[in-house]
Amino acid sequence: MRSKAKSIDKNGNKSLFDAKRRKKNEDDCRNEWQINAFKRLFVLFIALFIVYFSNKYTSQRLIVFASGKESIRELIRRQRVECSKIDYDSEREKFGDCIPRTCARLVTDSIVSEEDAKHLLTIAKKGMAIGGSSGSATILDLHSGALSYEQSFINIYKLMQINSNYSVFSDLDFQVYERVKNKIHSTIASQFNLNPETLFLTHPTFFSRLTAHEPNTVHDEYWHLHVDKHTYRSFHYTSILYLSTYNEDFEGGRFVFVDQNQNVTIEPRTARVLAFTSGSENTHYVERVTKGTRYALTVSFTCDAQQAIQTSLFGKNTE
Ligand SMILES: O=C(O)CCC(=O)C(=O)O
Ligand SMILES: [Fe+2]
Repeated sequence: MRSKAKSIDKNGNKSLFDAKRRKKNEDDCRNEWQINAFKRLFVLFIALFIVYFSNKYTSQRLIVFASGKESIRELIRRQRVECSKIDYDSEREKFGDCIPRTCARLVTDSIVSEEDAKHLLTIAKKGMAIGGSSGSATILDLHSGALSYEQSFINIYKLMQINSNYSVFSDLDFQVYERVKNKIHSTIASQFNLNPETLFLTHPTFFSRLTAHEPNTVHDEYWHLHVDKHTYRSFHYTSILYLSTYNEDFEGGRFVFVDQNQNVTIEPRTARVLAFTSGSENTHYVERVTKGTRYALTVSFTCDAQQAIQTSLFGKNTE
């Protein structure tokens, strides 16, 4: 009887010991699981923190300065920017008050009529029908007559001289260009407080046709970030007249000013004029077109009389 009680006691002690050990194991497991869950949560939190702040500080804020859907009601929408410190200084002595002191971007839907813009589009189309790039960008320079042709350029005015079948431009075509150019010229002169007589049309002045095709040459790569004053040495004031509309005629292809903390986009719209001072305060690029065809006309101005071009010579330059 006594030995039986002893054995029960012994077994009872053993099972108590097992139960304690099991409980301790369970507690250890639970603790380990909690620690692991906490570690995972911590890592996830750090990852989210990094993603949030890197987005906040590295990605540019995007401001739509002029949407393609709206017709701008005010005569001119204007954004002032601080002029580049280095781009203009050496020129002030030479060209005086024509060199910008206040720099800005202007957008207007009111100075060029839709009718004139549509007429200019027909000029671009019939000129480009004579040639055209095999890649993503075709240009037709109204001053020099240069026209993209497959992977290089031809002179459309030379062709016109040789063969009258190529004489596709009428006097009216050049008159419409002249009228539109004069309107942009006087708008830029008054907006930047310039004596209009010190501001001249300069080269190149060209139609562009941009598509989603793959590029074949560097001339096709229209989407690079650039400063017009560095690309086209004579430019002081750039203007672009749009001949087609974003999200109607094409997708992608917005004009983007890249500022320190933000990008400012202009969505093209038929008859919309974008004008800006050509220095590095207005560094920009054009987004790649992803669908459709985008047409525009670049009309730019210089303070340098030696870089002036005469519209009366358009159609005659056969060099
Ligand atoms: O077509 C545009 O919107 C701008 C083109 C441009 O930046 C350029 O030709 O320098
Ligand atoms: Fe440009």
